[in-house]
Amino acid sequence: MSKILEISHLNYKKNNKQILNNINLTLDSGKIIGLLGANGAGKTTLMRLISGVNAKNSGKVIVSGIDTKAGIKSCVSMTYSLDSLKKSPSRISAGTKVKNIIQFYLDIYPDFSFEKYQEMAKFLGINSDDKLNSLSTGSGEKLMIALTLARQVPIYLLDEPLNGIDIMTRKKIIKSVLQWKNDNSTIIISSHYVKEISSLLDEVIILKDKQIYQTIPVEDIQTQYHLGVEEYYEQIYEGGVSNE
Ligand SMILES: Nc1ncnc2c1ncn2[C@@H]1O[C@H](COP(=O)(O)OP(=O)(O)OP(=O)(O)O)[C@@H](O)[C@H]1O
Repeated sequence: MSKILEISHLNYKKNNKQILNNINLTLDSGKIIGLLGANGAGKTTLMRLISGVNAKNSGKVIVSGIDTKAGIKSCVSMTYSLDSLKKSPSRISAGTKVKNIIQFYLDIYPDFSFEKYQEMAKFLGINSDDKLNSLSTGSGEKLMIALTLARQVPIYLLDEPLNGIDIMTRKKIIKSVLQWKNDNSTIIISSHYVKEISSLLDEVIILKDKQIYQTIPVEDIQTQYHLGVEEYYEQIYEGGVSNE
């Protein structure tokens, strides 16, 4: 199994505040990994550092053997919030439709598969004639998931893809992640719906106190601790399980 991600001694500060401290992480390709942590633990920040959107203060990030910013951008597909797209006035006007955003992705990402997007859009019920400004939170989230997963890259970063989404739609999104994952691609998914995503996961990364507290296979959580992912995670935050 090849290494998809190698992070060493990664540090990140914002406005003189240490957000992440000495992150070290190595991941094999082909897995679905849950990135768990309380509000403000640094999940979004870590994803933005991996994708190259945020510039690190020090340390190394190597994705699929590549460590240049441009190279990393071409092998990482990360979900952006629909709001961040809407705040981009050069791209979005009152009349901008879903199909215009699809075209935008086709224009900027040579790896974007229109076929794959169409399959997912059909499954998730996304209408390409809908106006972006009229999409509900859930429809916007479904669109962002389909756009993100339609790129053909080695690693996908799904940041809170279930936030503000009803239960039926959450189930559909989880199903679509499983259905459209290539065997050799890697998905890192952050979510506070730990129980719901746990069926997807091969491995869990727990962020706590600005650091990676632990990286553990789900199988080990079950066999060593006889717990589900959610119970294990809660116990760590409550101080009941040691990572020694
Ligand atoms: N632009 C910023 N300026 C200063 N601090 C920031 C900025 N963005 C994030 N932070 C801080 O960085 C820390 C990590 O934030 P981040 O959004 O990465 O956490 P998270 O784990 O994704 O949280 P959540 O689960 O609430 O989405 C928080 O303490 C947050 O206040």
